[in-house]
Amino acid sequence: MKTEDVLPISSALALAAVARSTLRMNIIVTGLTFGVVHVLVSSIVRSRKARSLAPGPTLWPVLGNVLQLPMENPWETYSKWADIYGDIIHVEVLGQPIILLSSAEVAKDLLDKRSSIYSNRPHMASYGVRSVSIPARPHELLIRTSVASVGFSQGFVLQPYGEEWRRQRKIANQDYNQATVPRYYNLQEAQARKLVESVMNDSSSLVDEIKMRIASIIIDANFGYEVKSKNDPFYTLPLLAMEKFGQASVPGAFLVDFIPQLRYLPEWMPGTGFLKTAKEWRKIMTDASWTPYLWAKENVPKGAAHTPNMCATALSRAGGQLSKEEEFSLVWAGSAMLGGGLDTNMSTVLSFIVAMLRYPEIQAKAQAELDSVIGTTRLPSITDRQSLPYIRSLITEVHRWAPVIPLCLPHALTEDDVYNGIHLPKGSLVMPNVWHMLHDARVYEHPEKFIPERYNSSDVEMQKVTDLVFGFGRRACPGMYFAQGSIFAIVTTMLATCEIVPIKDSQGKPVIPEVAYTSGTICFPKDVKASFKPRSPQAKVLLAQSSSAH
Ligand code: HEM
Repeated sequence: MKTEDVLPISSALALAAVARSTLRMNIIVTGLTFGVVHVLVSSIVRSRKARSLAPGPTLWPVLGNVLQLPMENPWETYSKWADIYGDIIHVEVLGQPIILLSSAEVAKDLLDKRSSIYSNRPHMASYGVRSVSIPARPHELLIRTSVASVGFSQGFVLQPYGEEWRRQRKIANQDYNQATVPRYYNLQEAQARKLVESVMNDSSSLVDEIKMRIASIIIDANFGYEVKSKNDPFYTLPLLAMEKFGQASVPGAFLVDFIPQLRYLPEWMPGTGFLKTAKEWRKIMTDASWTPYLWAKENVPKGAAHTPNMCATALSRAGGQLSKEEEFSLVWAGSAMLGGGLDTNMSTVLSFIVAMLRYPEIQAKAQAELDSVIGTTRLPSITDRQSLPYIRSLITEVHRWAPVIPLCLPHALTEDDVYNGIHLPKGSLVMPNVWHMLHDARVYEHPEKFIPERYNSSDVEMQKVTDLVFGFGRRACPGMYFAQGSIFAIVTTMLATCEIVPIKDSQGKPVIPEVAYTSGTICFPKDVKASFKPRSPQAKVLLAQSSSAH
């Protein structure tokens, strides 16, 4: 050992002393940190307990749970939280309480049975059209200032629980309730057949074609107007409005979402381009909503519109003359029904196609039922529903397997409430985790598998699924019965006339889509491509005959 390698004893002692004191310091600092954290956490836990709030992940001062909330597929994280904290979870974002509900029983107890206080939508202040940005989940759930300023929140989907919501909802209910929807069966069947005929000829148009046919059904039922083509402005304008809605909803798209006061700046000021954009988009939204109504107003009395339709019903109930307020409600009810019905139906039909590609044996079983009940000399009709239990189970399983709105739409609580000793604060956002309820292995064995047989053809069992996927209480989907008709018509027409098979890649291998979904409020299966082979020459003839008849 060289001498320079040996520390002088004094240095060694000094170092040891430094090390000891550093260690002591570390122990003290660590101890203090632990102490502070312990005090903080226990005060938070005490405050959660003292306030009788539901359990949940640690609530940090000011921030609440902002850093714990997931950005992607939040329902999956919330589902894991349900295993830890139970059926009711309380989280907060910058002081805004959010209640996550994870069991069907609790969701029904609160949102259905106490719907008089659980039927609001989140909103905080007035901005011309009532709603502005709220710090809920820091992404899609926000009703943002930009969204409000463009006028997107006038339809009753986003309206607060109040008079305007009630008026619009009543208008929609008059035409879309269980008893009235059968009058749209012909329309739904005709569009379903056109859709299938088209994708049989050109499967690359699948997504566009589904979108157009579903929109055409709703536009016709709303206004009696038949969409002529994919370039028809009665179709393109609402799509453009929805696209702008999507852009306005992107967090951070507009600085005004974070600093609402910016909206008071004069338009001539540099940096206020968003005011001009908002104005332009507002015009698109207004035109998209008013143009079809004005057409109906002129053409219903002339007998030039298809009847029945929602506008015709409202006009005739008012003796042909609507007040300005009534017109406003009718126009925005129509806009909400189109906005509410388009993506939801589209996503469901696309998920059905994914399921058929992944489970060809189930497709064959459904076709066998159709062949034996309907035969091959006619096309299925929506009125055949009662005689097709396997098809009903299959559609139910699509809803369960891939719920279109996994976290429902947020409800807001208008009064303080207490449930099983848990305090639910007034103003809370209430989000039922429908995805968890439908993927809970204790309720649905192998929830990730597509198994229509799990319902044993029991309508009671199927109803348990539809009761959840279409929402709750007074806010439950007003288009449910109508949606069921469109989906049934498309599913049965496709199965009766086509083999739904995978496309082939460049090496000739079949491309089976993954079960992969976008992560928005409404989820879409990604990259759905399929080929639609006619099951028989007769099937093609039946579709062609139906097309030429309409
Ligand atoms: C598969 C199809 C559909 C599904 C799964 C679905 C699901 C839902 C859900 C979960 C809600 C929120 C309910 C709540 O807040 O508790 C909702 C609301 C709504 N849906 Fe649907 N929907 C579908 C089709 C339709 C159709 C076809 C229309 C119109 C023709 C429509 C119009 C609406 C409207 C206007 C609302 C807002 C209701 C309100 O806030 O009062 N939906 N839907």
